[in-house]
Amino acid sequence: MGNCKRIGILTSGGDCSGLNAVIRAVVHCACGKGWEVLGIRQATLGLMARPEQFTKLEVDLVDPLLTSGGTMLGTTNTGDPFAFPMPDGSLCDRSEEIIAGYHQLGLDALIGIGGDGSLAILRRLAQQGGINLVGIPKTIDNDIGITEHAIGFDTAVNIATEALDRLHFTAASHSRVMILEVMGRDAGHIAIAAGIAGGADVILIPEIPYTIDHICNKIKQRQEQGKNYCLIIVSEAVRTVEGETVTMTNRLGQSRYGGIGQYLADRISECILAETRVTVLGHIQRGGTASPLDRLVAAAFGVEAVNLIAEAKYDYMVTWQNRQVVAVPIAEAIAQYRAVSPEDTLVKTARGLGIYLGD
Ligand SMILES: Nc1ncnc2c1ncn2[C@@H]1O[C@H](COP(=O)(O)OP(=O)(O)OP(=O)(O)O)[C@@H](O)[C@H]1O
Ligand SMILES: O=P(O)(O)OC[C@H]1O[C@](O)(CO)[C@@H](O)[C@@H]1O
Ligand SMILES: [Mg+2]
Repeated sequence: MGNCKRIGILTSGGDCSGLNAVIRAVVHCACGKGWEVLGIRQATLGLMARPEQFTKLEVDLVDPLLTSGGTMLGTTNTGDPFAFPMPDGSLCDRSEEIIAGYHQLGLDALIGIGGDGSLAILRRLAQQGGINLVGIPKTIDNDIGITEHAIGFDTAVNIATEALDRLHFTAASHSRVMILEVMGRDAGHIAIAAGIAGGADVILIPEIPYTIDHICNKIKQRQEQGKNYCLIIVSEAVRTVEGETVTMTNRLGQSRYGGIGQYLADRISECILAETRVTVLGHIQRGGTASPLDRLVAAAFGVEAVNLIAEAKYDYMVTWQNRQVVAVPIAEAIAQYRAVSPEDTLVKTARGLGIYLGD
């Protein structure tokens, strides 16, 4: 068609590795069609600001960013535009300002790169204000059910696996129980994937309950086999045995998961004579160069998103299914939350390997 000349692109939600690779792919493909690409700053905040905050993106500008971490456009995962926190403490619906920003920039379409939360917000804005939206999934949590790959997950798993590889040697040297706490919000995908790949002895995920006794039995079993150390990987949303989530709230009132690793260390030490140490991997999982797989998926998603706009196919998200990039309605995409299923191949794999994965 080629009648669409000016598109916007933004990144939203938590950052992750591979975002710049998607931006680069979009710019290459769109500029190849003779289109103009505006990079919107700080997710929807760039459209809310006056003047609107954006950068004109050219191939020469984005080319060097293929291997850089973060997002060159900035992002946010706070401040819902429909209940936006104002300086006086009130909440204000600022959706119309964002929609007006889109139209004032003369955009023909908007590519939103985000997780489930961002895509839900962007779709609501699009429906309300006539925004021609195309979505690209990214999230280290891998919780968007409809796609086999979301940008950022593979890199996060690589980093968590490398952390286990490194902990392995120091654990063995000191005869310690090493606990690695990883991210993932309410889904255990990072923990189970990295746990298997990195040879963990215990993998704890929020989807499967566990007992301290069974963890200690595993440690003892290893000791009886002459193995003086144990590697445990735990997902941040795992609950205490009493069923409580472990969270931390900062001075801005933001609550995040964190601390289950130390909780486990304390409980294990009460039951068994073993030295424990805790490593919280944190935002390292979201930083740095994207893995080749994440870059590959980023390239394929970026190109397909531009092609959808060329076909005027809006309100769709690109997904990876059965070795193909497939467009699905965004509404359908965000409706399918994916936690780790008890039937998951990786659950069976972990159990087959003798890893303690809960009960
Ligand atoms: N434009 C936005 N403004 C404010 N908050 C947003 C915006 N977009 C998303 N959020 C919030 O950010 C959070 C996460 O968004 P999303 O699910 O898209 O990202 P993610 O990759 O899963 O990473 P994370 O959850 O850490 O941000 C959600 O709580 C969502 O409501
Ligand atoms: O960057 P923040 O605001 O600390 O958010 C951390 C959360 O974001 C994620 O990294 C991605 O959704 C989660 O795994 C984690 O719980
Ligand atoms: Mg999310």
